[in-house]
Amino acid sequence: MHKYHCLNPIAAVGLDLFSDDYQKVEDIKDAEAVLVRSAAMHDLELPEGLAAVARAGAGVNNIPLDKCAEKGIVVFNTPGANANGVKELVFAGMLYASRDIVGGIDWCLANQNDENIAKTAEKQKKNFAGTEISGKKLGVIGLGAIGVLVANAATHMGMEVYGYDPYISVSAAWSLSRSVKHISNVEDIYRECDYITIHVPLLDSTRKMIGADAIAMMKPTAIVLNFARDLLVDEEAMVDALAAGKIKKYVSDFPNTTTVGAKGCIVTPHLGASTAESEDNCALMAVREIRDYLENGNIVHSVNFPDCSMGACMTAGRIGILHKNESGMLSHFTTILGNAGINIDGMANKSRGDYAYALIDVDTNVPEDVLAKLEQTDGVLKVRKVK
Ligand SMILES: NC(=O)C1=CN([C@@H]2O[C@H](COP(=O)(O)OP(=O)(O)OC[C@H]3O[C@@H](n4cnc5c(N)ncnc54)[C@H](O)[C@@H]3O)[C@@H](O)[C@H]2O)C=CC1
Ligand SMILES: O=C(O)CCC(=O)C(=O)O
Repeated sequence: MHKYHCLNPIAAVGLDLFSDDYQKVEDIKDAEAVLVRSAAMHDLELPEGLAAVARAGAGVNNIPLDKCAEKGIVVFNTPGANANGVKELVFAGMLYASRDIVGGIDWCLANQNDENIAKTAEKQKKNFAGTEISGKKLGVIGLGAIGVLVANAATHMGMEVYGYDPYISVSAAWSLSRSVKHISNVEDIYRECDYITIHVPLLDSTRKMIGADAIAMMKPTAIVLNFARDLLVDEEAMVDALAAGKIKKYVSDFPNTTTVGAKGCIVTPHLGASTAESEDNCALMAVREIRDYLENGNIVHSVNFPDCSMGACMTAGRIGILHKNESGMLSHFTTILGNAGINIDGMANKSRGDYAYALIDVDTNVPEDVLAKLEQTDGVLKVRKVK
């Protein structure tokens, strides 16, 4: 019986994919797999038996990836599964920032008992007028699952779109509209764009990527949208620039004491992926990843180990070995198995940075003492007997 624990509510359509061989447990200590959305895992004690963590979403800055790797815990995310939900909210953000929709709604509510509200509204509506997004320049920083959707949709809204991503994947590049102008110096976006939207992961290299210098380059009419992570932006500098009228609006999906209530800030409570469709997509993908890993040893969409897949096991046994990406590891494994008289039928070994994964199909059951020898090999993080 495999045991899993949910650190956040996970959509039922995903959890329903777990077969009768799976049991949900209330205590993470008992879990072999954990499903999580935004819950912070950095200070959590990770149980010895934990084999996999699936982030039902894209950002993994809430998970200690290296600590997990060192403990032989494979962390997955669900790339692209919530991208459309975020894309749609980015457009809502652009519209909210361009026209005083919130002010207009608040005015209507405040005047709900006025019998002449229709007539008064016609006089008052000039106070809530705004500008259109068609014909304006949009800069998209980060052209991954979300950035590409935003950029492409914006071209259909009549915007002139600039795209910046020095690390763009081949598949994202294929998906990007030819109308999007390729920008190689992000400063061109800061200087020229009316709307600037950021869609990069939070990493040490991207922290405060939009800093005071970048903000100083922007037009006084610029609108900055942040549906990625608050720490990507120097928000103190942003709030100061807004107060001084140096830029127009900052739309953020990450409430904190710096931005909520500050002049020119429009803040939503991390709603980007909070749609039925995104929650279902993420849950389905996360559960499939966990099942494929626990049942077949396959790693697909990991963020701390390499992807490595050999389909379903058709031989007598299969073992998965999470190990350091160091020379000589494979020869240790083959020697230990060979000395035990175990023939290798098939094998894959993939690496990613400091870590690697070997998946080995064998012609017989691998006994406990052989597994123990593999586990005791220097550089081995965890050995799993899949079958
Ligand atoms: N508000 C919300 O509810 C949600 C927020 N997010 C956030 O959005 C981020 C992006 O999500 P996806 O598009 O799905 O991720 P993704 O991994 O598909 O795309 C990220 C892109 O950023 C690019 N990138 C990395 N460093 C860069 C840099 N220095 N400059 C320019 N581009 C850079 C990468 O090459 C990649 O193409 C997530 O990491 C997460 O933090 C994601 C989903 C929901
Ligand atoms: O699960 C959520 O609502 C958060 C989504 C998110 O921020 C992400 O996928 O990176």
